[in-house]
Amino acid sequence: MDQSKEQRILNSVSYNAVKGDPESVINCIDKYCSQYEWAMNVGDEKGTILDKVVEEADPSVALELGTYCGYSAIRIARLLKPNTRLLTIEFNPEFASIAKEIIEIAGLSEKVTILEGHSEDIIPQLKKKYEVETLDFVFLDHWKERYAPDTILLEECGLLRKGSILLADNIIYPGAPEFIKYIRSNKRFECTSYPSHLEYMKVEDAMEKAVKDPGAAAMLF
Ligand SMILES: Cn1ncc2cc([C@H](O)c3cccc(CNC(=O)c4cc(-c5ccc(F)cc5)cc(O)c4O)c3)ccc21
Ligand SMILES: [Mg+2]
Repeated sequence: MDQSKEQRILNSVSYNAVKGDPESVINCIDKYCSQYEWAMNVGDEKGTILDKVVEEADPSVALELGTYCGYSAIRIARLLKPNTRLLTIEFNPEFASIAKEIIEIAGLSEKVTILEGHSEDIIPQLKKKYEVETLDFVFLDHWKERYAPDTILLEECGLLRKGSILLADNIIYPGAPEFIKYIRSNKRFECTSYPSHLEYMKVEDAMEKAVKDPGAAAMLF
């Protein structure tokens, strides 16, 4: 049977990347998806925004919704300090398996845990089953219509604290209008838009950062 695009991306990484070098895995995926087959990785332009927000958050526990091939998991995990971790939720078993191998090639398997399932099923398990107290950083990049309900679910499960930072991909293209409406009208969040471009394309896109109760966090220090 023909290989999937995601399997071809893994083949390219396995053949071309330097084992244990996250930067070389990132560059290999970006090169492959720019030159051969477009794929929905966050990409290097929006990836640089992701890097800056992760460095600002300096998370002990980070969550990603939508692992896909593991590209953004590697971008996040490569910036994490020792004894800190990234949990990433993926419902598609083929994506999860490919991401696991690509994250292994990057040498980041110790820092990244792929949780297989739907976000709405896994999020309520994070505290008890995955020993999460609160989340310092959340990257939303799964189904766009799940951004708002899953943000509400994270709140309901008591997983967000004062100063928790959310970052959402694809605010313009494909777009996440319900999320934008919800988060920008919610007084508990301070929102910032970061204009950019769709991965590997000249199409406009943007990322949205939302910090929970920033003032309160600031007052603590
Ligand atoms: C519930 N749950 N829990 C875990 C979980 C995990 C997944 C999968 O990882 C998954 C599968 C398919 C689609 C997505 C969302 N991503 C996108 O749809 C997207 C599209 C484009 C784009 C842009 C231009 C085009 F022409 C076509 C697609 C550019 C982008 O950056 C994207 O992120 C995510 C899904 C639901 C999940
Ligand atoms: Mg995306």
